[in-house]
Amino acid sequence: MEGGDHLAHERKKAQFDVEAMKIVWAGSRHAFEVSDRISKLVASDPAFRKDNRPMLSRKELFKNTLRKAAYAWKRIIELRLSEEEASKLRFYVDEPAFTDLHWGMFLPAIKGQGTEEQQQKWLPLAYKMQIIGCYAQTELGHGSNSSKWWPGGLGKISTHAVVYARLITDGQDHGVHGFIVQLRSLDDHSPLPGITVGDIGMKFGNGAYNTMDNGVLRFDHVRIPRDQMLMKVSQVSREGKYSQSNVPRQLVYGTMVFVRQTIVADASCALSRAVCIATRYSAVRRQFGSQNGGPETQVIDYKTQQSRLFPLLASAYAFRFVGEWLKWLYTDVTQRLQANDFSTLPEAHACTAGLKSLTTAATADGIEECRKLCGGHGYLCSSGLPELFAVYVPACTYEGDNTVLLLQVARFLVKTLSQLGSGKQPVGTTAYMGQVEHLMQCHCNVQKAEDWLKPAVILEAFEARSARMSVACAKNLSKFTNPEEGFAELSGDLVEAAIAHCQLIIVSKFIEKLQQDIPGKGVKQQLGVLCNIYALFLLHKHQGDFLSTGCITPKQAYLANEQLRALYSQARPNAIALVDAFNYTDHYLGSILGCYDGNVYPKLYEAAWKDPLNDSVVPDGYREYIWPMLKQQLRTARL
Ligand SMILES: CC/C=C\C/C=C\C/C=C\C/C=C\C/C=C\C/C=C\CC/C=C/C(=O)SCCNC(=O)CCNC(=O)[C@H](O)C(C)(C)COP(=O)(O)OP(=O)(O)OC[C@H]1O[C@@H](n2cnc3c(N)ncnc32)[C@H](O)[C@@H]1OP(=O)(O)O
Ligand SMILES: Cc1cc2nc3c(=O)[nH]c(=O)nc-3n(C[C@H](O)[C@H](O)[C@H](O)COP(=O)(O)OP(=O)(O)OC[C@H]3O[C@@H](n4cnc5c(N)ncnc54)[C@H](O)[C@@H]3O)c2cc1C
Repeated sequence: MEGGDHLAHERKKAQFDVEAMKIVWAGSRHAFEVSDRISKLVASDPAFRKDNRPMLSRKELFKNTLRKAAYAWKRIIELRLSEEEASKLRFYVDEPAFTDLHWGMFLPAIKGQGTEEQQQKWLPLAYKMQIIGCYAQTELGHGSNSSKWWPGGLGKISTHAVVYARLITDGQDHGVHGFIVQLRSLDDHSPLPGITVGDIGMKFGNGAYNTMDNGVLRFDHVRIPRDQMLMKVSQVSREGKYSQSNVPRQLVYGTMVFVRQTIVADASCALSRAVCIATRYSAVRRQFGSQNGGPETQVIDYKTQQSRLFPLLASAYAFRFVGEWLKWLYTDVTQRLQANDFSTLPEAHACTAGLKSLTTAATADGIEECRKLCGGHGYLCSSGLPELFAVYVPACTYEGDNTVLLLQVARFLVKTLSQLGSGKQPVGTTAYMGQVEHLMQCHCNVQKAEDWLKPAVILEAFEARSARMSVACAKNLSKFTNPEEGFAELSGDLVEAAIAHCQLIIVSKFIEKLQQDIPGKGVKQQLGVLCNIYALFLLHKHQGDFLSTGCITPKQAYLANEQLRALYSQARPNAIALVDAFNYTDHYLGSILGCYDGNVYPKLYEAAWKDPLNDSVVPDGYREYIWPMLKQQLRTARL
């Protein structure tokens, strides 16, 4: 079959209104319209071509990124795009660049930690891109006194940085503070006196994150003007006197709360992209299972394929909704901070840290699983999956190593439990800890497989598991005379308790989403199926936790798995429509296996001939190396 829509028969199977689901995925009709318009704008502009990335040398790749960034900025100005539209445009250009750090961290750091006066001075310059900034926190070695190492945009492009460094006045160390530092001349881009700066070198994968100039930075007697210390949280007077505003010191780390929240939203984009590719290809690919000479089985019909693919599809939706909620939480905490209410900052920190950890780990693993789900072709760069994996996998490390972040969550949980004794009622995502007595002894009320479809049953099982794991950690910790020693010794268990808590958050936010009014034929039902797949898949995967804490019985674990299989069958006819609802253009997907029309094989065949290696029939190097070898063997054979 040539041309046409090879997936049309699959699209006809859908039992819900795909257009309505697109709105749910986007978050609102307005968000959908912006995203749809901008994605098409980028896809239709040859200047944003990206299929040649894996073939380019680092220098060519980097120059190409600079060209695209400058062209994108020109289009943003010409088309008078709003901030929302401009950020969508950068998203659909789909190439990590110094602009990510400028808009994503440099500007937010000044907004969050600069005084009104500092904001008035620096933000207009940054908004007009008259200065370009990065975020320099991480060090090559340990402590805030060696060389900065890793900051994106630092290596070759940034003119300024927000640098985190120790503040010492009158011989007293006041800890880490943020400073705006000019790095390069605005005339000829050379480093200013005392500053050594450069790129840290090639990173994992061809193309991929190598479009970014992650950098190294050293200072030698560099003077930072006093008014370039970000002074919302603490100040130094002209006389060198240090003082602190009436706000928590933790606000110095506020930019991380913001960025981790965006990383959760991004996880759903990266995972849904991989899942879209793997789902479409699984419907196109036929392998074995032919009966009476009929067509072979579509691999998507194998239960094993479904049990690997559909939980990832469900996870993409789950991460989308928890990301939406996290954005709300961040907005809420920001408004409270402006009114001097700091009470929800620890929860916002724990939620963003924990969910960043969970969603990036699952997404990185999920992309790799999608590659395997596509068989051999998944390993080709033209599948889009190798580059997506290489770009995505550092998300498990940047903005805080995932294990380090889970330990932050664990500290928060232990603290929450310890405060129960003093009568402090937990709120928000830890409110369930208020029912800890009930959760420690409740029994799961599942007698038949369908009982697992009740949201209250699922929630109670997840709450009980999380509460019991945290309480067990707290009890074990209390046996240590030195709490820090105990925390270090039990850190493995603490990480598992933190994971259980964060999984509960994701499941509960999906269930809450379903309690809203969701228009569109069959849309809510499909989301219900996905929500149950997500929850029961987690329960099946972590059944050791649920069983060992006595939250469920072996029989109930068996019933959960039985229900999960039934849910896969319900999702099957809707699979293609559920990934169509992401509304990704073929340009954004960047994958032959995932193309909308499913016409995979002719495109793969054509693409192979475009590889530079096929420019000539006899490759470069043949005459030099292979021909003499063949001749030699011929001579030996004749002897
Ligand atoms: C084919 C595809 C092609 C293209 C694809 C295109 C796009 C790519 C696709 C997807 C990309 C995805 C997302 C992109 C979005 C953005 C990312 C872009 C680039 C990455 C940029 C990366 C930047 C960085 O990494 S910046 C460096 C970040 N560093 C860290 O996070 C370090 C981790 N460590 C910590 O967080 C530590 O806590 C600390 C901040 C260093 C402090 O440590 P310290 O030991 O001093 O203190 P404690 O940890 O004990 O904490 C003390 C106290 O403070 C509370 N606390 C800690 N942190 C916070 C906080 N952030 N907010 C509030 N409170 C905080 C802590 O709980 C303690 O409280 P208590 O005293 O009450 O216990
Ligand atoms: C692509 C990329 C982009 C980046 N961009 C930026 C940027 O723009 N700006 C910036 O400032 N930084 C940036 N970073 C740096 C990033 O934030 C750090 O790499 C990250 O915070 C992890 O710190 P680390 O590298 O020091 O790892 P380490 O802390 O050395 O971690 C090494 C190992 O030790 C473990 N470990 C560490 N501490 C503990 C602990 N307390 N308990 C138990 N285990 C522990 C970790 O789990 C990990 O397995 C970037 C990194 C990457 C990869």
